[in-house]
Amino acid sequence: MASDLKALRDLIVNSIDQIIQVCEATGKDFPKLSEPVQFSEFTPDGIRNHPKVSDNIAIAVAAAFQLVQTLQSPPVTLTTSAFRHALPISLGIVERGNVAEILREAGPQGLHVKEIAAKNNIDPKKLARILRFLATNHWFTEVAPDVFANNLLSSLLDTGKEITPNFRENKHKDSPGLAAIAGYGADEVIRAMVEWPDVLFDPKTGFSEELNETGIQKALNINVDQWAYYDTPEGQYRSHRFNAAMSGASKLHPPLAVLLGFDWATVPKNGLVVDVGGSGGHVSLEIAKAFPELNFAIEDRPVVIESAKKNWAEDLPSHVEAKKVHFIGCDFFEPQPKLPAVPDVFLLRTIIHDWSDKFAIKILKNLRAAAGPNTKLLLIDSIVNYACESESEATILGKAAEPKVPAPLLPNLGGANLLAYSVDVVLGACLNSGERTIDGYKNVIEASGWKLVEFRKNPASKIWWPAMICVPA
Ligand SMILES: C[S@@+](CC[C@H](N)C(=O)[O-])C[C@H]1O[C@@H](n2cnc3c(N)ncnc32)[C@H](O)[C@@H]1O
Repeated sequence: MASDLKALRDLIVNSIDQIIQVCEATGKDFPKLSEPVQFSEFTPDGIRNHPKVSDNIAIAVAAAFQLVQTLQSPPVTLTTSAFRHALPISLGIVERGNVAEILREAGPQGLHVKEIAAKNNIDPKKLARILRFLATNHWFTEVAPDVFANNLLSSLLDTGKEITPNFRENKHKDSPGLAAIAGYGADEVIRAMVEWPDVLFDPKTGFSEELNETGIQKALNINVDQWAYYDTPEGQYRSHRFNAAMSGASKLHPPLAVLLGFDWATVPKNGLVVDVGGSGGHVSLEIAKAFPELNFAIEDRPVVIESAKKNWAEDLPSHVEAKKVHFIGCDFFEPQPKLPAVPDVFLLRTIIHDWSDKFAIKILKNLRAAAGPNTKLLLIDSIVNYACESESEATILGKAAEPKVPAPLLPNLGGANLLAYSVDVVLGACLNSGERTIDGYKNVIEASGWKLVEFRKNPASKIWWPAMICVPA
């Protein structure tokens, strides 16, 4: 009787007990939902980055999510799911209304909604409803009727900046990038998602792999693809916000992941790492700080590469002055530009998932043509696991040698792993691309003249951004 309920309950109890044991053994408290975030949480010392804690979080969250789906009345789940868009839209409204910044000074006693609304010109009655809906989802706390304070989650929306008259234009520049993710999700992403069903059911576009036949064209009334749109004067605000969101995305996975995803110490002294589609150069910056003897080339679209120059000049001027970093505006659909040396590593973090197979293969073939016999290709991207057992995951991803995900959880950890699957669908709507299964990755890697030789799991995460190491085939 009720065996699934008992199993889910036991998984939750056991994993929470293990997390508490680590807290006790390390003397670290677990962050409270009621208190604003401490950014030290995103360092290797953050309690969630302890490997045992991270593993048990995955089990507890997967079990808790499955428990909700099991226990709650199915029509209630259906209707709540059908209206789920209320969440990103509400987050977008409070992000645009700078509510987290407004609440920063107020601290735990919070501010009455009328005082918040006086600062952002939103109807206080409507704002109260939005904030109450968010507080019910554990974003913000309603500390007294109509009085709201920041909590752990809402504090992520605080850029930490003062609200100035032209705040909106500059809000996301040099920010932690998390408010930018909320703004991006509530704007071009959700607009494209809304249009996607029409694009999918239209026989002219439903099977397209092209970037200019997606939901985003209909949503923003543009003919060009998302990247070209970001380069236009109208696209500037969204472009800056997107770039900030990309650096914010680094906080989604444990720190040092890029350092642990590859043996950087094996790259010869003064070797060259080419960060393809490196955006603001934030990923290579992390590597350069840990391995200062390496040289870097950061490649991106010419408009974007300017932000990388600025970031490096501020963050690691010694490398810039020593000419150990090169900033190259280019198009990765063209042959590789002249590089200072034969690359030791081509690094592509969250690039291949932006492109459907035909484009991904073109990018990787261009890199293959510029590779030397010892060049490594390092792909860092989510791998979406099948929601069932799979032979290729058992062998290529080494799952056969690992402890099995306990029943009755899904083998892909279900609710604990929704982020990768959500990004997959978003990419479909915006770019006609998506995350891949390991079989999907193997296909594009092999079709472009590379060979997958090592798959490396993120040591502090069962689920997020593994590394695929490839060599010339
Ligand atoms: C999802 S972002 C990834 C950024 C970075 N690698 C990271 O992990 O944060 C994709 C990057 O690809 C760049 N990109 C898109 N099309 C490109 C092209 N044709 N040539 C070069 N870079 C391009 C974008 O400007 C953007 O910076």
